[in-house]
Amino acid sequence: MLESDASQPAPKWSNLRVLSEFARPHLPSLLLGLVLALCGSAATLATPMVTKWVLDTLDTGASLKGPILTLVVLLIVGAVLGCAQWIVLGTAAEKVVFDARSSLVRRFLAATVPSLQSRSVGELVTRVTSDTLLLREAASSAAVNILNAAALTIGTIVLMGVLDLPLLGVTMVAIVFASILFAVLMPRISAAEARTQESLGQLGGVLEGGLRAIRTVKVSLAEDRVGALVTNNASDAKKHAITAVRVSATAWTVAWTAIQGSIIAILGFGAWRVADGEMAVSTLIAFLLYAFTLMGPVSELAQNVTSVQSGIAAAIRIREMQSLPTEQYDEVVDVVAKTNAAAPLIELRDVTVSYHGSNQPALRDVSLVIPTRGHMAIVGPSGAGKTTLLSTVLRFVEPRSGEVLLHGVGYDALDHRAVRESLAYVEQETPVVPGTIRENVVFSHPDATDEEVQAVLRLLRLDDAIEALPNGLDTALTATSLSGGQRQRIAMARAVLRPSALLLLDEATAQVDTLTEAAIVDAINERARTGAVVTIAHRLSTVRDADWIVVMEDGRIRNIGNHDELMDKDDLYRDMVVAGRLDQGEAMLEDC
Ligand SMILES: Nc1ncnc2c1ncn2[C@@H]1O[C@H](COP(=O)(O)OP(=O)(O)OP(=O)(O)O)[C@@H](O)[C@H]1O
Repeated sequence: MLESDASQPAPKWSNLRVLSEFARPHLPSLLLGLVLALCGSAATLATPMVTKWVLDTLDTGASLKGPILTLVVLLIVGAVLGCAQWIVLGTAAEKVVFDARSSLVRRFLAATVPSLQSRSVGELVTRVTSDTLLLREAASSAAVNILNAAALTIGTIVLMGVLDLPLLGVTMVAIVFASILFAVLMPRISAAEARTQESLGQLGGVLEGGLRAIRTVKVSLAEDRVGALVTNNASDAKKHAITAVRVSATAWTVAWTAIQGSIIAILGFGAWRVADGEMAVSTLIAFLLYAFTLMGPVSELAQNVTSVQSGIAAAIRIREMQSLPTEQYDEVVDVVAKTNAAAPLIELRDVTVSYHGSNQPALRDVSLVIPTRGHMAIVGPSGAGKTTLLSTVLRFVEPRSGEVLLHGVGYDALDHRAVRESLAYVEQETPVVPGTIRENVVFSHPDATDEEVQAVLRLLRLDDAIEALPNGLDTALTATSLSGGQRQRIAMARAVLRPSALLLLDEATAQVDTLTEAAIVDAINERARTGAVVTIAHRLSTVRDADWIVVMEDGRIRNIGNHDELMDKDDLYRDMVVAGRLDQGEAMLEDC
């Protein structure tokens, strides 16, 4: 990774278009900011001329009231315009960041599951929190500042020329020198900053993974190794940031010294011309004021060019995320109107599924009917395609060929939400969402009544344990405050509470406490009486009473039948049961 980072080129100016797309919605504010900035610059440009007017008035002995008053007006106007510009552009900058963040979050939540799973969560988070910050100035005030600084530089040079051409010649030497220096060094600075940002993204990914698996990390005595991986990225970020600091420090020091040197040269050469009577003192003073003024726009140009270059790199990374493929949410589909009541709940017809980058299909020509009522258990060795089958029904993955139908309507004719309206799902990891126990349980059905919640908690035998908590259902729930079994039962309660035609359950493991096992079996049986339940089963207790057991192997369905039928006719099933792969209890084997 280090090597690829090191070879990463500086962001290309041709990608400015990507950055400008973030600025486009805020064009009116940016134009207002530009007008305010240009008016402020006009006030700045007028000030040395008015100062010369004050000095010339001193020579003539006329009243100083007019020029002094003009200076004060210029000061106030300049301050008001500067403040207004700051507010207008600052507001636009924050809006750019907000727009980018909210569009990224929307995109992530709408993206397909495989496209998200192919990236680390930490990297995705870094894009939202950190990269968007780099857009702040780059996609808002930078363009205005560059235009304004260019106008101020040109205006200052013109007025310097009006005052004294030979002195302008001396100044131009310093300006050209500083410009060449920045043109050479700026791309190196922004390339280093882009690499810093890349390393931060990688750091986020590694740190997130390490913290997520903190128990495994500790038990594996891997704190130092994980720490080293994270700090390698941090050190990489530091290395690139230090390069940026060193190059910046050198560029600025040399440029400032050149400009200061030119001021000394202007002073010396100007004083000589004043002594020769070729120039008035007031002209020299006005010229010097312009020379000092020039420092502002020159440094502004350099700073904003750097910020635009970092912004381009961030904009490209953000655009890449914004082009993640999304699920289909746009069509409003009336499933009921399309439904064929006689059709099965779900039907797979010759479905083949392949994962990106894998040449072996995970499902091969699978045909299966899931009726509207009853319990279907799916069993098979690891890698047989059980999870892929569930993912296909849930529409997390799309078949390469074949068709999936809901009540006789092809998935292609339905949007993803319309499909999932009919489904409830308990995933293997049984995740806890942020919030209280109540929020976790009603997550899949926010309109559930208290009675419904209590009933489902009783069914999953969670009622007593939750009642014993100080705040009952309103106790904040964190992953660590729950036992594994309770977590599984909460996830099950969440799915059972949701009114759905089909409950899909990916059983975590065969190892679960007896209370959880009994509660889950009861919940499955209860639901199977009125609706459809499909489980990926690892426990004989789940499988044995299923109405249909689907035996999968190598992406195909080998056999379908009940427990007794399969014990008779399917070697693989019998082997799985006899070898205890569907359970650990010897007692269970003897039972069957
Ligand atoms: N995201 C993925 N990318 C590439 N290949 C995958 C992906 N997920 C699964 N596979 C492959 O697809 C095949 C079927 O995997 P699947 O997870 O569906 O099997 P499974 O029967 O659920 O296995 P297990 O019981 O171990 O969970 C396997 O060969 C697996 O390596």
